[in-house]
Amino acid sequence: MDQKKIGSFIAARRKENGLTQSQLAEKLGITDKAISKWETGKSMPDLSLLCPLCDLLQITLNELLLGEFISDENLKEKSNQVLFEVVTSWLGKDQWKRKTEGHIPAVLKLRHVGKRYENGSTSTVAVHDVSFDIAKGSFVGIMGASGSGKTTLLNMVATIDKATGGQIEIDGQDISELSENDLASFRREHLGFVFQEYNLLDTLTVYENIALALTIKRIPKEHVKRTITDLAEKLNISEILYKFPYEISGGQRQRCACVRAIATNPSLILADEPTGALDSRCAKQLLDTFVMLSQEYGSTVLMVTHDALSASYCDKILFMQDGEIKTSLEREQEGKHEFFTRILDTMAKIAGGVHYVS
Ligand SMILES: Nc1ncnc2c1ncn2[C@@H]1O[C@H](COP(=O)(O)OP(=O)(O)OP(=O)(O)O)[C@@H](O)[C@H]1O
Repeated sequence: MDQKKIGSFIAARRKENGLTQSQLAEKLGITDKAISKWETGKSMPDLSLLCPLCDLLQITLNELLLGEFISDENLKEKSNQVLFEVVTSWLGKDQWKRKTEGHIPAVLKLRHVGKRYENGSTSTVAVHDVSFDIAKGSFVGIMGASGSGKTTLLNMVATIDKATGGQIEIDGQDISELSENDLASFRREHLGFVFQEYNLLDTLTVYENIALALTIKRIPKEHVKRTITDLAEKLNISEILYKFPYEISGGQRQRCACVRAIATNPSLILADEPTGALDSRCAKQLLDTFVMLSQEYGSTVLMVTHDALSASYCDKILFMQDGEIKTSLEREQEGKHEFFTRILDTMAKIAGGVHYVS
């Protein structure tokens, strides 16, 4: 990305739209100095400002990042080039470290798992003959078009829904053998949930919400405080621990829910479209958190996502189609952007040459 070229393009488009630096700054709610820095190529607009800036300058995001207009005949080639560069810079430093140690035990084992819904005379096979293992410390994504069975599969692993065939083992326990009562405590002991609805209790502060999860597990008070302080610092929510959920942003709530999910040190963290409600900066923070948790804490994360960019943070992706695992991709010793490209290619192949979007 050529920052100087982008800067000159911003300046030219601003003038063509009859705006002074101050007027543009005011519309974006930032300082004149920031605009001046962009236009001289000294800095780039924050991600959250890119779209409003494009609206004001009447250009597309691709044109902004390329620093020039894109003609119709160049649209495909140039758009891909821009996308690649943006994704590379957006993803930042590659944090992935290949796990080379010997045998890593499986936290989750699925064997020939199936789910059939019966509604009167209609019968739907949502999941069919799915088998895989997930090793401790991995971050695995499940992708697939709408209706391919991702949520059904995740809900069965989450013990929210029951499989109609096959076997699911978490931490060596076959979950079909557990009674309803046992399931509730099994969930508390072994699983952490990061779903789009944050489920934080509004009458408790963030600290109390997290502490509650630990208290239910009868963890000593001194340990509760240390755990929360430590994790809050790692997930950048120390400043808001004593606020109520309605006083903080969606991204902060999501990170609080994440701390709550992991504070109990679950064997398996289950995430269903966790970045769906987040802006790109918060989404990146949450995904970086999952990477850190799996690499530094040995947490195991299973995440359903539609989004190839989110998936590029994972170690492995399982692609579902019509209730089955169609194929899988493992991350090699490669950067996120290369993995991202391979994910896009696989998605396109599965969709018969057409990329599906969320
Ligand atoms: N409770 C239910 N009763 C009957 N059919 C269901 C039920 N839940 C899901 N299905 C069907 O099972 C199939 C898989 O649905 P599922 O929600 O798991 O897909 P998905 O990949 O998560 O989709 P999306 O990405 O849109 O959330 C679909 O055909 C869906 O209509």
